Amino acid sequence: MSAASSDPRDRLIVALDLPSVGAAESVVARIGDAATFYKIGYELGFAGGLGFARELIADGKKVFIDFKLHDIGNTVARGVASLAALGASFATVHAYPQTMRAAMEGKGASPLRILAVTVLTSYDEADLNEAGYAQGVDATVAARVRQAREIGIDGIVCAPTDAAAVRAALGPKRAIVTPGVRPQGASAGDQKRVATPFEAIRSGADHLVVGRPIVTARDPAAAARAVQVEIASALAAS
Ligand SMILES: O=c1ccn([C@@H]2O[C@H](COP(=O)(O)O)[C@@H](O)[C@H]2O)c(=O)[nH]1
Repeated sequence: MSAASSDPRDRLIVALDLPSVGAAESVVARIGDAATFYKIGYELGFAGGLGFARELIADGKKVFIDFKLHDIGNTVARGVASLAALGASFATVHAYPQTMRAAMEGKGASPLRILAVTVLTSYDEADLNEAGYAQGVDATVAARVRQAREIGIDGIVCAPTDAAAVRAALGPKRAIVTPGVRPQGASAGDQKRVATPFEAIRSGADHLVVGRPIVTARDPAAAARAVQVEIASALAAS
């Protein structure tokens, strides 16, 4: 396990996949103190979400910018430098060696941590084959983690079902962040490689990303707390 906080609230990252800053402000207000860490992706990011990220950071929250960058090295490095200046805690790139190197260069001495996305949690073997990758999910994840580690990446994004193998390959210090997390009984939606919060933490994940099960819940604060209860019991069992 990396040096992640033992406070279950810091282990949960709520994905603000919402259409407007107003909608995000409302969900964050309803969650209140039940979350400390938020993720902003395409939907909110392209609807004014980077300004909202600044507000969250000014309010003492941590922010993960999940744009999964993949471009020529110069563009990635400069984009990452802007995210570092924003004050983001985490940012994602796809786990291609040139892209990962550029991102690590772009963040400079800032505390921004670069996470490499291995194989998306909405992909199974058939999806990977359709995209032209002959080797399966496990082999692709393993190859990308090996390269990410050699490059010195700060952390990995992977499915919770991959977390144990990734932890073994990555070592104890670097972060593992898992989306595709579903409390018992929650709809998987388009996610294909999923596990519960308890299973994800027990498998070696440091941070869990949970979106729809929290932001669409009737009581988002209660949904966030329920995930944290599972995180706490998994940490206690570790
Ligand atoms: O492999 C990946 C990488 C990123 N994500 C992101 O996480 C959240 C998950 O949201 P849910 O509503 O809990 O499914 C979403 O923002 C994705 O863009 C991922 O799911 N898988």
